[in-house]
Amino acid sequence: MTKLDCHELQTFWDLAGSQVKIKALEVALSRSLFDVLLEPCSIEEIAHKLAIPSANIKGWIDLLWSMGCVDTAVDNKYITSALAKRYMTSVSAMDCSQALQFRFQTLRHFTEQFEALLYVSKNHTALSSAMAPLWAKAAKAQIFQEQRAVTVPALDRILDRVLNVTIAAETPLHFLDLGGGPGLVALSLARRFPNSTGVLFDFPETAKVAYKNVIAEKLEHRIEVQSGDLNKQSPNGQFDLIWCSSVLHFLDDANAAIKRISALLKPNGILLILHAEQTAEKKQCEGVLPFYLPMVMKGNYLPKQGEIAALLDQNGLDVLQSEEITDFPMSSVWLYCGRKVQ
Ligand SMILES: C[S@@+](CC[C@H](N)C(=O)[O-])C[C@H]1O[C@@H](n2cnc3c(N)ncnc32)[C@H](O)[C@@H]1O
Repeated sequence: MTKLDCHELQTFWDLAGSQVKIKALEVALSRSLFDVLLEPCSIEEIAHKLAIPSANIKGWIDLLWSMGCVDTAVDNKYITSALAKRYMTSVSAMDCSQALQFRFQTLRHFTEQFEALLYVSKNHTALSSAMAPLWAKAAKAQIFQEQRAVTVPALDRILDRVLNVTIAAETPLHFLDLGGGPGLVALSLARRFPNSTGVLFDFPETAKVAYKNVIAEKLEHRIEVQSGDLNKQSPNGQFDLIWCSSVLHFLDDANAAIKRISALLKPNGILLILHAEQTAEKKQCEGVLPFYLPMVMKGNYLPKQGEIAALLDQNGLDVLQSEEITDFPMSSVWLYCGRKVQ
C-alpha cells in the first residue's frame, strides 16, 4: 500500500498517535535507555537494568525501534541505533537529550495553555523581563546542546558553502555574537578566524554562562563577554561581522533593534541575521508555526516573509543574499546577509 492509498484522515490519526511516540521517547530519555542499550540487551536485561517489570517493555522498545531509535541485534537483543547514539546518549559530543526533553515539555505546557491564550491580550514586555534567568538556565542545558549539535555545524556550512561572500580565514576581523547564549557560536568564529577578536552580548545572567565557556576554552583573551538588555543597551564596539540568530523574536521592537545593530557595523561590515519567519506557503507554516506560535500568542515577534530584508534596507544595509536554512534547531530559519553601505 502506498501513502496515496491512505484514508485522508490518516494525517490526523498520525497526529493522535504521535502523542504515544512522544511519551515513549520521553521515558526512554529520562531513564537513559539509550545509554543502557549501547551494549546489546535482551528484554529481561533491559527490565533488570531499568528496574521495570518486563511485561510491557517489549512493546515500548518495539515502538522505539519503529521510530529509528533502537535497532535489533542477534539473540533477540536490542541496541541503540546510530542516530540515537549520536544525539541521545551521554557519551556523545552531540548529545541533545536535555534539549529534546525541554522541547517536549515546553510545547506540552503550551498546549495546556492554548485555549486560555486565545482570550489573553498580549503582554510581551512582562514576559521579556521575566525571561532573563530562564535564558541563563537554557544556556546551560538545551541551548548549549543545540548550539553544539546543530547551530555550530549550520554556521560552518553557511560560511563554507552557502554565503556568496567569502571571508578568508586569516582576516583580522572583529565579530559580534548578539544574543549569543552559551557562546558556542562565538567560540567557533574565534577558532575559524584565528586572527579575529570578538564580543558576545547577552543578558547578564546568560553572559556569565557564556563567560565560563569562553574561559573553559581559554579564549578569554580574544572573546569579550558583554552584558545588558538589548531593548535598552547596545554592545560596545564596531564590528566587521555580526551574527544574530533567533534573538529578534524576544525584543520589543525589531526595527529599533536592527537600527542599533546596523550602527554597530563598520563600513562594509557584514550582518548575518537568521530567524524563523512566516511565509504564505502552507507547508512552510506547518513546519514553523507549531514551534513559534507559543511565542506569537504571548506577544513575541515572528517576522513575515520580506520584513527583515525591508528592515535591513531601511537601516542602511545592502541585502546581499537571503536563503532558507533548513538545518537549524526546530524548524527552518531565513538567513539574510547584509552589508553596511559605506
Ligand atoms: C533563542 S536564544 C538564541 C541563542 C543563540 N543566538 C542561538 O541561536 O543559539 C535567544 C538569546 O537571546 C537572548 N536575549 C533575549 N532577549 C534579550 C535581551 N532583551 N537582551 C539581551 N539578550 C537577550 C537570550 O538570553 C538568549 O541567549
